[in-house]
Amino acid sequence: MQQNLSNSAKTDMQLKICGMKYQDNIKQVAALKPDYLGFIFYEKSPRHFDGVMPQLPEGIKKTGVFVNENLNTVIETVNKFKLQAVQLHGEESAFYCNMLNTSKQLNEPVEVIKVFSVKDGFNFEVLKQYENVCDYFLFDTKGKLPGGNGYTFDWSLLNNYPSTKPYFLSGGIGLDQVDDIKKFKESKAAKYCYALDVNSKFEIAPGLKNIAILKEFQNKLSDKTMQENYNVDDKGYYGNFGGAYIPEMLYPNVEELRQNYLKVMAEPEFKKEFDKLLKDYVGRPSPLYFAKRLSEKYNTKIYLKREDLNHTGAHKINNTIGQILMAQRLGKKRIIAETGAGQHGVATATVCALMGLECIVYMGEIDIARQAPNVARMKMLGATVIPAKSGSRTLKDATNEAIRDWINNPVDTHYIIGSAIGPHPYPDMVTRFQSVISEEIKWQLKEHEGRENPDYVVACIGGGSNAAGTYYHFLHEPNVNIIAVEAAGLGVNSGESAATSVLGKEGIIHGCKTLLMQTNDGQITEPYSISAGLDYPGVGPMHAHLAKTGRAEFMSITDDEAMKSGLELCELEGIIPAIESSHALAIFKQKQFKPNDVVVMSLSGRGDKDLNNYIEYFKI
Ligand SMILES: O=C(O)c1ccccc1NCC(=O)[C@H](O)[C@H](O)COP(=O)(O)O
Repeated sequence: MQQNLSNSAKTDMQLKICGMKYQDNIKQVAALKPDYLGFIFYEKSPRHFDGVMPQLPEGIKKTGVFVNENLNTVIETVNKFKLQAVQLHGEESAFYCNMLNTSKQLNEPVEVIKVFSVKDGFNFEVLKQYENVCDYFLFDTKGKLPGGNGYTFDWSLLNNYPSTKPYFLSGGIGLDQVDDIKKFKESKAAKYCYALDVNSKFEIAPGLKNIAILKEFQNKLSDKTMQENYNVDDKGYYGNFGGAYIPEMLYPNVEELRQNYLKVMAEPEFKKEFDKLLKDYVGRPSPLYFAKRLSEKYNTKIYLKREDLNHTGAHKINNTIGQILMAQRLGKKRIIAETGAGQHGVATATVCALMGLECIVYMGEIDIARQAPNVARMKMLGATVIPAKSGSRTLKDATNEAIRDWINNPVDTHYIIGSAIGPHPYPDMVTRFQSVISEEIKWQLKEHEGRENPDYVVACIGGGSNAAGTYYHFLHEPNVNIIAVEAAGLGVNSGESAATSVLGKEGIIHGCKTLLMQTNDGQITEPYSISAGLDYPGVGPMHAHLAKTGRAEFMSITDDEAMKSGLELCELEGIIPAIESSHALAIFKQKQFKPNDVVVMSLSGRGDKDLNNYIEYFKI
């Protein structure tokens, strides 16, 4: 069986255009750079291919479509046309697929795509025998003909898809389906959807494709259109914010990552490994818990997304699992990280231990003192913790030290940034790894409330990685209100605060343009918060954009308000939250919600690391 890299950067699902017949038309369609082009080797089809195969651009996989064909004929055809994939559209058995897969007569290995026709329902049991003998499944609509019928089936049936094998979605897909595809992409069913397969809906005549409509389809599905203006653009900007403001010496490292991250993330093997570790190692999905007593107190419906229950006690591990797999794919042997509260440092040390890689964590001296248990954890996990002794000796200074290290060790080192900050592609990469949070919220809320979208999503923001992951799948849902909760420290105007959206101006920090607390002559102002994880003078560029455009409502919570709300959660729900998360909880004292509002809040971390702070604060 084969392994695949995405050819198309235009959509996050691959595209197969099937039923090609005519030389010139094939060349025009190939110029659109789909990932697969399909040729029907079934004589009864009006799209039957019997012409001359033109030279195709690199990266497009020529796919032969067969219906109950003699195996030797299939192999001869593959060799003759140098096909890279075979799509079996009849009643071919698992034994047949295996024979093809393992055939010594093939000049080159081929991907095997086994098709299943779906009508009103589908018995997924049938897939089991094919699991190990083909590379992909393809779900098409059952019709009069073996394929190319032009009808869609009920895609929600795939919500019950029991496998992790990537599949092609097919049957009647055309321009009219773009909105449905966008909705589908947000659903549980889409998790293993690897590619879209299109055919008759783009035809002028059987086998002759309409280039203009295909182009329109590609454009409408492209990431940029899908994600309008709240996601990153090609150059790494969210509106005015983002980019990659880096010293020349860092350019090769950042560029290597930029060129590879989307490709690697689209690899089925990568997705599979990532999902497996999230499930078996991290313990995902994290529960979406209806907080009954808290809801009663504030007379609204409050759900807590329990990231605190992840292995290592916070959301940070979602990203470090993703980045360690990325580092491995890029051949890196040494890992560096910065940490504030210590959660990201622990999550990084954990995945380095898991993968047997060297780990160096930079941490501000002040944070080392206030987060002693996490420092001990990192050391037990085999990491070297290096104190950052400059500036305020907190997160920003630790980040400076880590960047310095990376400049000095460009070849073998990967820098795992723990928040949605840094030069492009970090904010986007971290956000994508953390987006598992909102992906799960969608289907979990559907189970609880019968709808995928809450009225509000709420998260605390330092750099903003738990927030970015919590918002991601709701950014373009106009009915979902987004609330971002910042640390006001001793009060927004006290001079001891980290409320960046109020106090920040456009500036550059750690490689990106964002909202930044700074003096009039551009010197970074020292932030302050009782919570080490929110004690950062900037905010991720996505959040700066959400603040500037008004898409998110920013609220500021003081130390005192946060601490009291943290204690309240202990008393009402038996959950000790991290002080970071306590900031988000405190909004219920400031903002009135309606009784029927569904408010989903990210409980980003557990409070064990903060016990001493709670003890001292409340003299427990
Ligand atoms: O297209 C055909 O004529 C055909 C005939 C026999 C077997 C398969 C065939 N097409 C296979 C495909 O890959 C189609 O893209 C798939 O069935 C979806 O077609 P459509 O419903 O027209 O989008």
